[in-house]
Amino acid sequence: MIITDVSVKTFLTTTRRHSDSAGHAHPGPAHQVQQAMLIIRTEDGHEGYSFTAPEIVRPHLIDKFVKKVLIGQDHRDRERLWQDLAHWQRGSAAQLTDRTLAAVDVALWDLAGRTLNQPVHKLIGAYRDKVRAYGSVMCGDELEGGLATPEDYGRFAEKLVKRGYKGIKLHTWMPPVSWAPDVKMDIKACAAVREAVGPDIHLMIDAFHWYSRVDSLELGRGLEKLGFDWIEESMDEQSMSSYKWLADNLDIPVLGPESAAGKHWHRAEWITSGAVDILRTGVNDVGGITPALKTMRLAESFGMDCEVHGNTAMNLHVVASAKNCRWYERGLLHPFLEYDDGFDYLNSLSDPMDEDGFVHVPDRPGIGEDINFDFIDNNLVK
Ligand SMILES: O=C(O)[C@H](O)[C@@H](O)[C@@H](O)C(=O)NO
Ligand SMILES: [Mg+2]
Repeated sequence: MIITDVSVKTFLTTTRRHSDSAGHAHPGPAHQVQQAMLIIRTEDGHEGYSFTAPEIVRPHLIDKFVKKVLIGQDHRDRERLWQDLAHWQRGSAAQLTDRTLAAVDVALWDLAGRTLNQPVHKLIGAYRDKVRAYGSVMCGDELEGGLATPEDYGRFAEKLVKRGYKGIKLHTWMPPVSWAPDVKMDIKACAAVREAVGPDIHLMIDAFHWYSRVDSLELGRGLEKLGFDWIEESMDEQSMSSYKWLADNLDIPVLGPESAAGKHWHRAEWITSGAVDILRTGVNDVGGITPALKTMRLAESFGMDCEVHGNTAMNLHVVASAKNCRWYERGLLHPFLEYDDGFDYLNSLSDPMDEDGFVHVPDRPGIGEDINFDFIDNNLVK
């Protein structure tokens, strides 16, 4: 049970996803990028794994913080190990981020599951083994036949409904798109999608993250006429009072925070301040499965749903072990990309979706990523 080693394998993987200057993903030509696999090993040879960007588990962080907290410790003591690592953040000169805590915590949950031959949601205490997915669409673009017009969004939404999705979330146009942001265009895209899919498909928006209060109000009021389920991250989440103002002035539920720092502690403040109607968490956003579960239970105590940000199995296990969550966010999707093609370093999808729009939690031990270890070893970055 004692952790004896923490290591990282950095490898090359091929993707058609490209980040724009604001960090949003868009389709493009296939290119190679570096990915990292964190490995936590115990004295009896068991290993747990997680995947993240190489800089999140760079040697400085592994040597100065992660190894100091983990080596020699019982891997089952996830709560104490998470608390110890979180306490190192304050003195880390902002180098030890929630993303690194998440990578470590996910690998520890994977290690526990692999050791006990159980999937993580069963270790946590599962609520379900499958959950409805909403298709989370990429931000708009200026690609011919991509997501360049409201009609493009409408056509893509029709395809997603045919694939089985019963919910669709639009990320609308944002800079560096030349004319974005534009509330009226956002509403036109949402109206085109509602027209295309009819009244029974659940729709949500994740808008330009820096609209003003007045722009957000105009957008929210437009969505109320279209029967949307929620409005998400339409303003800078550093201004909690702006969300309180928006939630007070809108009928459509306000969901968040996604990107605000502060883990479950800060999300408690968002609830008690009345800034949101639906809470949000995410394994990478709050520092792991351990704090994401705390956020789910926090929301439940206030009679709230808590929707989980992001795809892959680590988030799926959080969704599967809570009643107060309606969706799994499957994406990001685009007409030019085939999401079901998965990743070259995984043998199969971690979030397979059936034709009724249900994603089934992997019943493989641990997090359940179907890792192609040979691919990783054959594509190591020297
Ligand atoms: O802001 C982004 O990069 C994307 O919107 C991404 O975080 C997306 O996954 C999201 O916000 N989902 O809710
Ligand atoms: Mg979002």
